[in-house]
Amino acid sequence: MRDLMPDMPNRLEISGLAIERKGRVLLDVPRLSLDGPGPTLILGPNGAGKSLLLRCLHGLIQADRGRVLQDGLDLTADHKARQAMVFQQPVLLRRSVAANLDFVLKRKRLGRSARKARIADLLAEGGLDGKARQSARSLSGGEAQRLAILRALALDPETLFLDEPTSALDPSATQAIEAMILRASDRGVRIVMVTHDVGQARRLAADIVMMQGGRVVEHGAARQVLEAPKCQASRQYLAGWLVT
Ligand SMILES: Nc1ncnc2c1ncn2[C@@H]1O[C@H](COP(=O)(O)OP(=O)(O)OP(=O)(O)O)[C@@H](O)[C@H]1O
Repeated sequence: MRDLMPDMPNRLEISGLAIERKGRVLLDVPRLSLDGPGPTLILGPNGAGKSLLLRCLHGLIQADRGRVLQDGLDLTADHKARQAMVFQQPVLLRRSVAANLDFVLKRKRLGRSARKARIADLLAEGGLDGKARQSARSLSGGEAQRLAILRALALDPETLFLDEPTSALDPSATQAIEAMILRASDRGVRIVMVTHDVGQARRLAADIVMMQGGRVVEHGAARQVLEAPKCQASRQYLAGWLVT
């Protein structure tokens, strides 16, 4: 569990958010405020609505009702440009590792030498030094996910959303990615991350959002949710029951 740091700006809020399909409630979140320091981990069983919530927060999907606010304002294109997202399956271009990073940096209108320096820094940050010229498609799963995170970080996001970024990775690859996430968090990037892994939540989270059946059943400081969960669904999930 992460110690709490002083409050940081960049407050994400949800108000009255709802998504329904064919009469079934997929997401129903009356209120949620992510404003504390340190990573927020979203936990819950399959189909709980974790990815939908993440996509709504990033403005990738529009809910049927409700609002997503950043610092009190409805999410704008400008806000979204200061966010980045990493998916379970890394999305990479059929180019070299360096070219994948360069592609993003060109969007930031950096000159050639500034881009080169930034690419070197990013490769060092992700432990991919020496792989600059290698085809991104030939990377291992862990390396590919590290590159996907570096591409997201190259955008200098204020908020980084991660949807189960380590679920297909072994413990050592997971450890490398968790270290990158914690370093980004320590630099002030707001981290909002979906996971199934209670151990990962224990290692990373400052606060935990527990979801079930499209609803947030509990949100609180990681220590409180993990050690003294208030609701039965959280208790069962954290105890390893097969919650559906
Ligand atoms: N576009 C859609 N149309 C209809 N149903 C959808 C759509 N997107 C998601 N759902 C449904 O909404 C529910 C929540 O999906 P979501 O992907 O958010 O769950 P999750 O908690 O991320 O699950 P998992 O851990 O399996 O990834 C699921 O039952 C899913 O089938």
